[in-house]
Amino acid sequence: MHDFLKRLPKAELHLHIEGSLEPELMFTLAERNGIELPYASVEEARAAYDFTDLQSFLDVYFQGMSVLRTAEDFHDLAMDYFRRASGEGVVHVEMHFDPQAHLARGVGLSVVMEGLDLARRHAERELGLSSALIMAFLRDRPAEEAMSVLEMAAPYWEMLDAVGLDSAEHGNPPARFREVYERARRLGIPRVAHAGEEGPADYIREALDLLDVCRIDHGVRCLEDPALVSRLRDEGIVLTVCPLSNVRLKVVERLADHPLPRLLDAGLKLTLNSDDPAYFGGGMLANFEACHHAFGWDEAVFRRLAANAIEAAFISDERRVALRRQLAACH
Ligand SMILES: Nc1ncnc2[nH]cnc12
Ligand SMILES: [Zn+2]
Repeated sequence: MHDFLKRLPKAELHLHIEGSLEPELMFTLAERNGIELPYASVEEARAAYDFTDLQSFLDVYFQGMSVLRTAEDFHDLAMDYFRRASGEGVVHVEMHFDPQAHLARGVGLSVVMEGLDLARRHAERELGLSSALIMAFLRDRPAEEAMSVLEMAAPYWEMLDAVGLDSAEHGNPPARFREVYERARRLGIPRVAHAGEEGPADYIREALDLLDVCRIDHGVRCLEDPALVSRLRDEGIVLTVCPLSNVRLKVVERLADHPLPRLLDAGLKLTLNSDDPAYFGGGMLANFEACHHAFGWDEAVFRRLAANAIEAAFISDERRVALRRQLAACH
């Protein structure tokens, strides 16, 4: 099964590029930029990745990204991930990035965009890996700030495949971002949002009704609302589920308790993703393998999940046809 899961052409729809920063690169960039880290070694950093909930992770995640200062840093960050992902059979990556977290440290949007754009081209050329860019708003910051970031991004609107909503979910309902998402809609930018990770099923409903999203990131708590589950199924809304993330952030205690099998039985369109692979114990292949061990899924299930991701990806018709062919040829 390991070889099959590795060969399977996997499209990753839910990845925070800042969450792909491995401790080794964190130390390299800290040295390059003369930044002091709160860890004495790579091992000490890894040992600190012991989270009790989403907020305890976010504190470490925002601290880690402090080493990212230049366009070269963002390029190196993304290329480091793209190489690793490509080695695991990932053929397409949709990366969220958090401009507000960088702006707050005095790192401009142009720095982030230049570095990530360069890495995307480099990966396309060197690895044959396609990618998409999702500009995320921090939901625990004011909606006015998100709106000003969206306006600031005007020179880059054409480069954005979607906008997203992430960070601390509790007490930060999607409704607060209605106007920002309406602005993105009028600009013709597709929309996704994290909802129902730690927050209630109602947030998923709000994201659909008020933010007009085409995908829900996480969404695992939808099971608490059977009417919502029916709606997600009938409307074919894709959930980008992140199994190892949910375990590490204590959304579930053990993977064996994860609602994935029930979500699948409910007929929902699911995809498997890594979220923040450097912090949660592995990338796409580790997530696929963990699901095989926890749920005993066969090749047909993984093939269906991989197909869902290809169908829901922000890619050209031509690229989608090529990836469908790659999947059909994979045995
Ligand atoms: N799992 C997650 N949930 C919300 N915000 C995030 N930012 C990075 N990872 C996240
Ligand atoms: Zn996420």
